[in-house]
Amino acid sequence: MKTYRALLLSGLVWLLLTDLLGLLIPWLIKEGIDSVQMARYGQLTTVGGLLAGAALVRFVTRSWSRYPFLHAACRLENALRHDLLNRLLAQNGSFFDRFRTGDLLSRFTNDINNLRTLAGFGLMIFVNTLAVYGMTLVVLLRMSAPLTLAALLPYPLLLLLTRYLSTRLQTASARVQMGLGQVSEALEEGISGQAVIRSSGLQALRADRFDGHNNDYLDASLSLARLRSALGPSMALIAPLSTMAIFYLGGRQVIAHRMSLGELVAFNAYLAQLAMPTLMLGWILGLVQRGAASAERLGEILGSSPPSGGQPVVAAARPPSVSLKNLCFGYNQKPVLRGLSLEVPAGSLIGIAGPTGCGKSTLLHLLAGLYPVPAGQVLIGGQDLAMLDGEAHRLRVAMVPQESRLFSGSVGENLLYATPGAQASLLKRLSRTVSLDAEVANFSEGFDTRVGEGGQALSGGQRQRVCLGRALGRGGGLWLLDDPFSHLDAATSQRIWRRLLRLLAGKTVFLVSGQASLLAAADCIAILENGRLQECGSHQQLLAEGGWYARLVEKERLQRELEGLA
Ligand SMILES: Nc1ncnc2c1ncn2[C@@H]1O[C@H](COP(=O)(O)OP(=O)(O)OP(=O)(O)O)[C@@H](O)[C@H]1O
Repeated sequence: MKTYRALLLSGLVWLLLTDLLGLLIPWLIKEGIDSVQMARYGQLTTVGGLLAGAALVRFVTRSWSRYPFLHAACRLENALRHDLLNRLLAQNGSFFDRFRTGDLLSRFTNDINNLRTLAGFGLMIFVNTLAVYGMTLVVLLRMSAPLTLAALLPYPLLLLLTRYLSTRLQTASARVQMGLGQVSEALEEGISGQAVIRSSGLQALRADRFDGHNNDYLDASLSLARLRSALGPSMALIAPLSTMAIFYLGGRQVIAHRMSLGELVAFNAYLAQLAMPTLMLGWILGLVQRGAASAERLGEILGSSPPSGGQPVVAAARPPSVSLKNLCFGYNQKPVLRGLSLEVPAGSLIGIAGPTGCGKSTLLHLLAGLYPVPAGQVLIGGQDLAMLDGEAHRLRVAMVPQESRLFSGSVGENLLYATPGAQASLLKRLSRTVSLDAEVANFSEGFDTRVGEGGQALSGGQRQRVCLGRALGRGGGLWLLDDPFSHLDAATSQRIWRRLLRLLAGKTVFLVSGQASLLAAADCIAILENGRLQECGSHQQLLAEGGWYARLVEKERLQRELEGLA
């Protein structure tokens, strides 16, 4: 908030002016009543005019005092979102393994919202309360110290009551937030998984589960509503105690002519000005607690040190060599790669295969710098990956992940996602390379066809080829292809792979695939099993060894023969 101090200062000036004008109004009421009692018609008109003028000016200054506070809070919210996203994107994979997506999203919405309310409305009300209390108390004490003390006696009670209610309000609203989170999560899962739910006849089960969350949310909302309903009337319960004291003590003074009737009414009006800020103070205390909890949750992300810095990448433009030295890695203490050693010369093509779950994707994720690697176990271009500047390293990596993730937008936008503003000729070239041109020509809006949420308007194979094209558009010296043809038929895979081989000649390429016909082109094929290197060699060498790879080749041959017979 320090960044916005000039803005806040201007808000403070207008706020103080508003509060000063607020002091004028009860005094004008007193003058009005005194004029009535003394039958001074002229003065009555002046007082009426002044009251109207003060109310008008106060309306203007009040609006001007609010905007700077709310403006600063909106800017804070905007800056927090920006910082939060940047910090998130700089994190490595283990960070994302720790947090659920729903939890991260709620930090972007609820927690930032809480901080914005505290920093904007909360700060304004807090400053206003201090100012109103300070100014009004001075006036009240000057009018009559004993009457002030008597009238203020119930106020600590009001503060305690609102404080008590707002603590319970806070717990209740946390329950509501949690309930809302569960309802949203169930809803999101129900909508995105609707095809699975309907095709498996799980509607009734899902509806039951949803009703459970929905009813919990209703319970939480009702208890919050009950508390909110009690907060306002608690004011009505205590305020009359003050009025009673004023009428009893002040009334006697008026009867004894030690105070005018106008002064008594003005006194009451000044006191009434304290009621709202007192009520708000209890609310602010709750807001501060909620804001502090949110700040802590945001701090977990903003304060977590992203893996930045490190040594600069040497000769980033050149395809690097890759050297794995007894690489060991696991998730949550569960080992996946167990002492993997491999030498991949710069500019060579290495095929990776092996049974499911043996650690192929994990290896590519490590090479892409998505997870921190142990020092000295992965050398890229002769440099220790653990010591490298992660951002600079990722710039030379072109990765096609196993899961084809598209972003909202058109086919063309997705193909050029990494190269915005590129020429239309690049778009055509990319789509031709990944054999997407004929299908795009058949789309009603060509490259402008929307891909839908996550790319659901495209087939699995089309999504995969858009991802491949996206990586090609971006380029890089180190290529990490994680089963990029798994949704394509053998002939299409071969056609695209042959084109890619020409384009990627001289680059360092890792290809994970379960198709021996694609792996055969590799300079070296590594077969992993249970996180260890089981076989390693060229196509011919591994065939001669008669191991896992040879069986894969044989299986494919038989499959082709059967297809031929069919
Ligand atoms: N983020 C993660 N958190 C915890 N465990 C994980 C995570 N990612 C992968 N694993 C586990 O690590 C092991 C290796 O997974 P990986 O995805 O690397 O295998 P893979 O060889 O690529 O498998 P597939 O051929 O089925 O794609 C598996 O047992 C998997 O359950």
